Amino acid sequence: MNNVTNAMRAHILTAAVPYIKQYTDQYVVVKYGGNAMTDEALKKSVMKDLLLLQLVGVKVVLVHGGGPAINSTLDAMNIESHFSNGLRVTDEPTMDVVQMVLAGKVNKSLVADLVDLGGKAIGLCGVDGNMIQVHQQDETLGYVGAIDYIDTTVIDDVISKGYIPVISSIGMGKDGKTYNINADTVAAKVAGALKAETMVAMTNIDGVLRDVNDPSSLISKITVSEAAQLKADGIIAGGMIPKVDCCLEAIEAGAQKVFIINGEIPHAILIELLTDEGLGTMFVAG
Ligand SMILES: Nc1ncnc2c1ncn2[C@@H]1O[C@H](COP(=O)(O)OP(=O)(O)O)[C@@H](O)[C@H]1O
Ligand SMILES: CC(=O)N[C@@H](CCC(=O)OP(=O)(O)O)C(=O)O
Repeated sequence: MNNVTNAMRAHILTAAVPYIKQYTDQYVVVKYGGNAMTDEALKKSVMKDLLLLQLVGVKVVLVHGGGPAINSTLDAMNIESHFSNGLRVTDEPTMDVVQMVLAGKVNKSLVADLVDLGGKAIGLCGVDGNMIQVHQQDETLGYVGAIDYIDTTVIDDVISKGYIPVISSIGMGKDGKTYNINADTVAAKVAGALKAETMVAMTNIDGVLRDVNDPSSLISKITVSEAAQLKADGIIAGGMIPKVDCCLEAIEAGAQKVFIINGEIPHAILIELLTDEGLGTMFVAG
């Protein structure tokens, strides 16, 4: 960056103004998790980007996962991990670990990064303020919650006081128990409930690829009906299926734009939102 002059810096800032105007006072829900969250330096860089978005007036809502961190803690405690269709089979001891890792370790480390960078952030999970209300999804999955309702009151309260809400994917059951929820699902439901301008799902691949082994085959824009066809053709497969489903759900629930981007690319979110360069896959209605 040494050869960037001050005039160039000023030009870069002013070039972002039309994009900033588009997002000012709008909700942008960011899902961060999976393997894109395991690199500490990258995590700090992503938090810095979110802080910048907040400073230019975006109502940033961070929803996080932490599947890899849960897996390693379960391993260390000699508790086996089991998944069914991408969802963690969550018995009582596993739920204790999920809550400890997501609402404790991961949530607080994201909040600490934001605070350390000079930002204001508050860590929450769906239990706080009865924000994410769930019922048991399926008996065979144990404590996995299906979302009935998102109460956005706490999110708005926190934002109105100048904080970024940092939300972990744990829900509250009517039975007084807490439940584990896939973090992509939470992000989509939160984006829908807020009628967010944008949801950004950060993962460790560039977006939806026509050929998963060919990074140059990125599909930059997908409508809801095209996504259904790509799934039927088997092009969208594996872990990408639930992710795309969540993106479509967010669109159908009222989010204007939804992106899957590669969180491993430095400043991916700023490039996607504040420049004319589209990095990942954008989902639109239609
Ligand atoms: N068409 C596709 N385009 C991109 N990724 C795909 C596609 N089909 C399957 N995948 C797989 O989906 C994975 C992303 O899902 P996942 O690993 O569950 O993400 P995360 O850990 O971020 O939640 C990719 O790493 C890739 O292996
Ligand atoms: C029910 C269910 O599977 N919950 C997830 C919650 C965390 C998550 O979704 O984390 P990533 O976004 O990092 O994958 C789990 O236990 O792994």
